[in-house]
Amino acid sequence: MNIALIAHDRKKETMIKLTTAYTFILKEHTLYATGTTGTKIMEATGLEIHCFNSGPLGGDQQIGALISENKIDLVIFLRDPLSSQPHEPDVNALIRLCDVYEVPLATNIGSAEVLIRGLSKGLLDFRTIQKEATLKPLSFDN
Ligand SMILES: O=C(CO)COP(=O)(O)O
Repeated sequence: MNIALIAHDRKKETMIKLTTAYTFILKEHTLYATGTTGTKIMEATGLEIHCFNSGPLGGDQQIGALISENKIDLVIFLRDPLSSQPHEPDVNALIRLCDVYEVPLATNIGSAEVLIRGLSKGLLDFRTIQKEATLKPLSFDN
């Protein structure tokens, strides 16, 4: 699975805790991240991560581009709900693309843990079926 990891500044410590606790699962997958988040996770866990630009410098859009190519299977985006971001439009665009392409998205530690545990149990394998369904043209018959 291809997994994108993103955390706003006040959520980076939470992301480090999450990825440290679940390194044993995440190491089996291909990881992508925005610049600062990815660098910090790599330093803390030793996980191999493909890092894009920092979020405010276009990193969210780079991950969004991968989503639009159906190349991302899961997004963990620990957002800071209490501060506004200078690149809020990019953040919203990324979240919107997850909905457009039916990509499982966790925006807080609670849902992130459920999804990561689901990964280890093969529960996200249904993505294959989902992708096929999404690719089917809409029917106007009914
Ligand atoms: O701002 C971000 C996501 O919107 C995260 O970017 P960094 O990982 O570069 O801090």
